[in-house]
Amino acid sequence: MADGGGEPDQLAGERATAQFDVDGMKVAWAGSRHAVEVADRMARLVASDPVFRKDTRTMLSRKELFKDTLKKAAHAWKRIVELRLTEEEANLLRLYVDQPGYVDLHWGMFVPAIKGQGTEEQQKKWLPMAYKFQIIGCYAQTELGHGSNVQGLETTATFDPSADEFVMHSPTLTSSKWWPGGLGKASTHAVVYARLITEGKDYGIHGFIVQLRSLDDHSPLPGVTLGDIGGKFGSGAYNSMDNGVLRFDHVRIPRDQMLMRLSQVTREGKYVHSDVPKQLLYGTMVYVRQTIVADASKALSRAVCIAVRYSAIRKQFGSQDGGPETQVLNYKTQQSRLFPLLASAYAYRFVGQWLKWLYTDVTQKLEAKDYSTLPEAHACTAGLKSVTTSATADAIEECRKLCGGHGYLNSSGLPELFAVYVPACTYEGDNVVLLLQVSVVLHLVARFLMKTVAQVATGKQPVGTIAYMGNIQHLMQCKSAVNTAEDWLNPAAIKEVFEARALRMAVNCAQNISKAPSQEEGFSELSPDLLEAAVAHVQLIIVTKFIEKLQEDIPGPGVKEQLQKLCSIYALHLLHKHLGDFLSTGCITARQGALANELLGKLYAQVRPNAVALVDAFDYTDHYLGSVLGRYDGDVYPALYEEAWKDPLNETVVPDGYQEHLRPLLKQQLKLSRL
Ligand SMILES: CCCCCCCCCCCCCCCCCCCCCCC/C=C/C(=O)SCCNC(=O)CCNC(=O)[C@H](O)C(C)(C)COP(=O)(O)OP(=O)(O)OC[C@H]1O[C@@H](n2cnc3c(N)ncnc32)[C@H](O)[C@@H]1OP(=O)(O)O
Ligand SMILES: Cc1cc2nc3c(=O)[nH]c(=O)nc-3n(C[C@H](O)[C@H](O)[C@H](O)COP(=O)(O)OP(=O)(O)OC[C@H]3O[C@@H](n4cnc5c(N)ncnc54)[C@H](O)[C@@H]3O)c2cc1C
Repeated sequence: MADGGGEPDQLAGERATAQFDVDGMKVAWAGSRHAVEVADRMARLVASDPVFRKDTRTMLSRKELFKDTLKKAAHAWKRIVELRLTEEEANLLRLYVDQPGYVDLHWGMFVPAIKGQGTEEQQKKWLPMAYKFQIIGCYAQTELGHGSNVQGLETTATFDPSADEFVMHSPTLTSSKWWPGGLGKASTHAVVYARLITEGKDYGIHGFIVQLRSLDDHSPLPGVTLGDIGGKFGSGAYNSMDNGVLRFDHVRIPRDQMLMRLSQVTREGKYVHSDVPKQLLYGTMVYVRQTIVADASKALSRAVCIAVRYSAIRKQFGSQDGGPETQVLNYKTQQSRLFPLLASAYAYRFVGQWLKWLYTDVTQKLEAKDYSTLPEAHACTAGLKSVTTSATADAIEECRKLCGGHGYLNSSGLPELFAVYVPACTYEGDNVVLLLQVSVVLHLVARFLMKTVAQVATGKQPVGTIAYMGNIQHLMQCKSAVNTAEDWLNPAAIKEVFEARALRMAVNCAQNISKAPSQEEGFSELSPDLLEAAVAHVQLIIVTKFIEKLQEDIPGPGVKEQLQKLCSIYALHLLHKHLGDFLSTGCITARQGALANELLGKLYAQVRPNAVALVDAFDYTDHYLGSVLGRYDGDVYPALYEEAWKDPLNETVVPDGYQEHLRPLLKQQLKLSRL
């Protein structure tokens, strides 16, 4: 029992009210019983190892933090080798270590870039070294002057046939590579994206493997300038990563270090393009965007877990005759802010699992030289990355507010989680730039469908996640049949209005663009509307994938029922939030919107007794959560109190600086008061 009103048993009481099997929900969340077991084992392995402690991380200086990251990475690798961990286990171990570091770019981008863009021969040469960490690689694409606009990169790779070499050069300040993680201090090699110039002609952006540092003493090679780009947002957080700057002064590399799967330069300097689509140059980004969607549910579920548990512990107001105050989780406002985020965590989890499947499917097709699904993979990864990361960043901040003042303390874990997460809205493609990519696809399909609407039944039908657009005749005119609040529980009713809203918004944009003097001008003028149409389309994908998940066999008493409620909450809170879209496109009436809101209130009340168990199903250790507010035992107040004393400021009772700055001030005031 905690002092002063903290009630750890409160969470036990909350767990007792759950109306479903938590173990079954853990399986639904993780994907399989095996996945629960492996995740649990890796989480405990990390939590029990003192090297992986992170409780003082936000108090470390940048240099200490970076060294701590190097130590953790080396130790993690040692454990992976000693224990002969599988790839699945190693990935989970990395997740639970929970510290961004150069290894992410090495495994997450350098290796995939070589796999995706290197020839078999190149893969045979470079991958074994990378797999054993004999070399450390990063992904050097972004420059000081250009990030989003990849075609605008300035670094040059000029072929010199006399030496059979490329000359890598940074011709301007703005061509300095700027941002690549792991580049600043750790990497020995990089996949560098540069303009290929041969026989006096610029062939655009291509990838090159470039050694940057000596493998003997780690010093930069001649002609290579390297450094870290400086401290970043927040304490701890992404400062563990050495995002770097790189400049080349006529650095020579052998011709065979150009990644040559997509195109080649011959010994004589001839440029040859293979039959592989040039967009595969962007393949590594597609791969990482897909992992970022899966990561959104991890970050969001952590924040929600902290906020739900703490809201069950925290009490304010409502005391009758000296009795206990009300748990803040019982306030309807708290529920209406928190439960949609809980539902979103589950929604992103399932759409992330689906996207992983889609990516694997596309990769298999690419290997068989079937490139037909590449545009779908690009649009889905870009759109889902954008929508899930933006919503997650906002949600983490909302969870901080939901935890009141204590949420602002580093010991709540939320400030660092926000700071480490928020760049996901920018890296791997700025979220607006990525949504514009989705809107191009939607616009083209909508335009095509408008033209061919008469013969749509016989014409070429859209497939994949835009298949619904083929149902244009129905979706442009349908009216929702919802008549009672409970009618909104029907997934078909939800799907119909989400499809109609997305299609009508895309068609409205296409119609308005067609009125502009040119398509380009129209596209530019209407880009804010196009973004909203893209968001509507992506939200439809998430809702649809959640509904499809519920059609699967989901074992465990009460598990499916809880997920059905969460699915309804996810969809209906979006409907409520974007009511303007649904009303202005005529998909629903104001009354139907009010009914949706009425049902939401009822669903929140039904989720309330299950809330703590629903976050327990994420199966996070206290180590991974890293939050005194989100502790499993709910013993929040003693932990908060204890944590405060660990702050370096409390190392002395009288602070450093007292003699120089406080004492003279206080003495001076004393003199003044005596006057
Ligand atoms: C301490 C730790 C201890 C632990 C130790 C443990 C040990 C090891 C254990 C294992 C660990 C594993 C860890 C793995 C972790 C992985 C996670 C990775 C972490 C991620 C960190 C992120 C870091 C960030 C990296 C970056 O940011 S990299 C840079 C990203 N940059 C961008 O995204 C740029 C965005 N811009 C663009 O993509 C393009 O410029 C554009 C798409 C906007 C425009 O393209 P373009 O100029 O070419 O023009 P178009 O619009 O006309 O496009 C032309 C056509 O191409 C199509 N297209 C465009 N893009 C794609 C694509 N990607 N795929 C397919 N097709 C594409 C367009 O649609 C056009 O087509 P059309 O011609 O038919 O219309
Ligand atoms: C933490 C972190 C890690 C990173 N790691 C790496 C890495 O490992 N390797 C690497 O190569 N890069 C890395 N990056 C760089 C990252 O990929 C780029 O910052 C990102 O792609 C955005 O590009 P930008 O910085 O040029 O933004 P800009 O494009 O300059 O964006 C600025 C603003 O302009 C808007 N904008 C831009 N273009 C358009 C348009 N066409 N229409 C409308 N609005 C537009 C954007 O929405 C944004 O609001 C990292 C970045 C961060 C923050």
